[in-house]
Amino acid sequence: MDDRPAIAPGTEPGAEPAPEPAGEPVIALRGVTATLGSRPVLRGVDLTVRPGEVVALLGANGSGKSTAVRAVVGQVPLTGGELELFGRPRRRFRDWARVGYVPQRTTAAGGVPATVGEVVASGRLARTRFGILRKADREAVVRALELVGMADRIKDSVDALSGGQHQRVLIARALAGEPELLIMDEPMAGVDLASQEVLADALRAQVARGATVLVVLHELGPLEPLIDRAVVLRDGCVVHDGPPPEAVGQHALPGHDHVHPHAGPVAEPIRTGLLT
Ligand SMILES: Nc1ncnc2c1ncn2[C@@H]1O[C@H](COP(=O)(O)OP(=O)(O)OP(=O)(O)O)[C@@H](O)[C@H]1O
Repeated sequence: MDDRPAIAPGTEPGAEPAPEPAGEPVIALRGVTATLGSRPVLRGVDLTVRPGEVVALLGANGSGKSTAVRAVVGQVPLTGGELELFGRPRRRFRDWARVGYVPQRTTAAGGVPATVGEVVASGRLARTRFGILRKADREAVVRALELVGMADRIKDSVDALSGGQHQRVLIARALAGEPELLIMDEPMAGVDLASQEVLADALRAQVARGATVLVVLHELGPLEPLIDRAVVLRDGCVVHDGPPPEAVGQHALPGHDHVHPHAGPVAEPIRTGLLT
């Protein structure tokens, strides 16, 4: 067996390694493991997201997608492996103003009623000094609400919103801090079609300004044109890391649901309920 170290194309032994094409990773997971209860949910996940990339994290229910992004934002402790944010080990990372996070939507309502403006302003706090919102912060809140088409609802109670509008507000909260990295867990789940289009436009604007995005998705849907790369989890392991799966590729992926509309001879790639 040839046990010489592998040499990247274009490098000579002893030469400096070629610089990474797209800069230092914004997110880097290496061999990450995590356990919830007694269940190993992440079982050696490698995942790299580089500046300006839009990466979709896909996989069947229970494959560990939410756990992976919750690990990235510090809500799930690791049992092994390494996790870095902006080149720093996560446990030493403090610069949370650089990160916008949209958690998986829950149906649980309640708590103290807040206005749309208050909820979105809470996403700006990490950018403020001592939590005091200045004019620039208030303008950022309005801008974020404009991006999701909700600026006219700024004074309304969030209790008065539909599910899709509520989700738009949660995304505006993440955008209000003008984060370099946006992490979203199933932002389109349970969202009406009109809101999905608005959210896709909002995300397009973030990508255009150079934001890096990691988005957990059930299926690519309206975000598909924005996705650079897809990482597919199965039982807590990465089983695909590359181009977003298309019709043919889906067959090769575990969890493919085999629900197809009948396609014509020059049909578009089939997007089914991806990997559910
Ligand atoms: N607090 C917990 N204690 C024990 N097991 C948990 C806990 N939270 C989640 N799990 C289990 O961990 C596994 C992975 O869950 P996770 O939510 O990360 O999956 P997912 O890929 O995001 O799925 P979904 O699409 O359903 O959100 C599931 O089997 C889930 O039941």
